[in-house]
Amino acid sequence: MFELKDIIYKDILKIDHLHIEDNKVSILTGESGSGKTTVLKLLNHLISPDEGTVLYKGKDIAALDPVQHRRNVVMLQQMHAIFPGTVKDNLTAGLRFADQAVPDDQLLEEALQHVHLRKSLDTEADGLSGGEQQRLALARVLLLDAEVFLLDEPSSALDEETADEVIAGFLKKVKQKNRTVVMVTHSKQIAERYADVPVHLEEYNQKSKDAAHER
Ligand SMILES: Nc1ncnc2c1ncn2[C@@H]1O[C@H](COP(=O)(O)OP(=O)(O)OP(=O)(O)O)[C@@H](O)[C@H]1O
Repeated sequence: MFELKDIIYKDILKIDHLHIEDNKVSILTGESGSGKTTVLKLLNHLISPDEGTVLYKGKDIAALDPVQHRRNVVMLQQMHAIFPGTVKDNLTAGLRFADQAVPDDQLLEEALQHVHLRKSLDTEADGLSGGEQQRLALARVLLLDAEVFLLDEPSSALDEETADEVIAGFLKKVKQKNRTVVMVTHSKQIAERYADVPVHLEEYNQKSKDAAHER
């Protein structure tokens, strides 16, 4: 799905080659500061490498329309945004940005069930806890008709048991549609249980190898 070739990005990444497979769940792990978020940003074309190429389905993403690319490749950032308004407003915000039709309430409620968020659509979103807001942001992404989901620590605000349920529910839905997931997590349990392809970034990133040598 993605191919990173001869990448250099600032003093952060030096990756000779990294292949992200399609229709698989790749889980990126590595020490804090090893460059995981930076890799997701490259895949989403939020940043461009100083050197090297990022290919998406064989095409250089530098040549693709960034807006269209971000509709195909959706990213849930670590600091996910919650919009003013209700749970429903938040669920439909992503669809409106992506120019996609808003489904009926039943489908919106199903998305909430997939991420184990037991709240009604008319609940005010700013009254939700941090962990509930994180699940709401995940449900919002799940509703999008994307080819790839890039998730940056999507369960960081959840306890271990809830994180497991939520990630399992999200991935079940995504796998039914044969989509590709690239997820960053600090949870060993999530990485071990759900990675089709574990990607330990330090094995690919020459910069973090250099940093480890210096310590
Ligand atoms: N735009 C930037 N300019 C300069 N340095 C940056 C920039 N973005 C990130 N960094 C630095 O690059 C390194 C890698 O950051 P990144 O966020 O990719 O790491 P990470 O592996 O996702 O970390 P964490 O697990 O803590 O979220 C860090 O040392 C960070 O401070």
